[in-house]
Amino acid sequence: MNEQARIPRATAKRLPIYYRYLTFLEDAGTTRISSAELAEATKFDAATIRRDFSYFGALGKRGYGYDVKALLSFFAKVLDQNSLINVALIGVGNLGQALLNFNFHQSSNMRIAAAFDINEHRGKILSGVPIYDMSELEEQIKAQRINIAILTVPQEAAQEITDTLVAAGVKGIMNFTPLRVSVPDGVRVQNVDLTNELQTLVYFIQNYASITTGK
Ligand SMILES: NC(=O)c1ccc[n+]([C@@H]2O[C@H](COP(=O)([O-])OP(=O)(O)OC[C@H]3O[C@@H](n4cnc5c(N)ncnc54)[C@H](O)[C@@H]3O)[C@@H](O)[C@H]2O)c1
Repeated sequence: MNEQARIPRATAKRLPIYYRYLTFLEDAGTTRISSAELAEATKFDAATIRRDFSYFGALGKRGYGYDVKALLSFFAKVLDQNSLINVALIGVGNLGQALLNFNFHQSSNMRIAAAFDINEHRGKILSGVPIYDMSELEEQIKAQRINIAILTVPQEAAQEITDTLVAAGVKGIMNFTPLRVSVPDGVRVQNVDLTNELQTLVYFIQNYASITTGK
């Protein structure tokens, strides 16, 4: 079954947020929720949520809302939340160490399972994650069946490392470096630029102040 192929990308991106919130609800013993309550918690508007959920079939009932357990088990299937996804991190510097500290494990099914560098951290364990020498990259990626990597190296090293990752079988790269790396078809790169994000926020605050404040 491959539901994700039929779900629009924007909806798919919201799924982990729905999933996280529904997990909180289930832990708190809540059995059902309305789209308005979900909207309040997730900050997506209720119409968006209803449309998103409509892609998953008629799960909501008028006057009843959504069954938390049913939604969760459906999302778990789509997100494959039940299995842990191992991710590699390349570059254990300032940003890399911050991500290692955070890891993703508590709030999702992903975790950094292996990190790589050429610096003095090689051979150590930081935040519970073993740091390997770059010479072990290919072997570890294959052995741990890792197909997603986070790139936090200086931009000069980014393309060469990307090529090595792709050769080792990596299919997705979260790229924090400013370089727009080239990858072959079938490999996806997600560029993350915090400056951009902040700039977008500044733009919205300056241009849509009345909307965001509601005044
Ligand atoms: N996208 C963002 O929002 C954002 C924010 C901060 C930093 N960055 C970028 O992230 C990257 C890392 O930033 P930082 O501040 O952590 O830098 P840093 O210098 O602290 O860390 C870089 C790490 O990469 C390692 N490294 C260097 N060459 C390597 C190679 N060939 N193979 C493996 N490891 C290698 C270094 O030993 C070091 O540990 C930079 O490209 C920076 O521009 C992006």
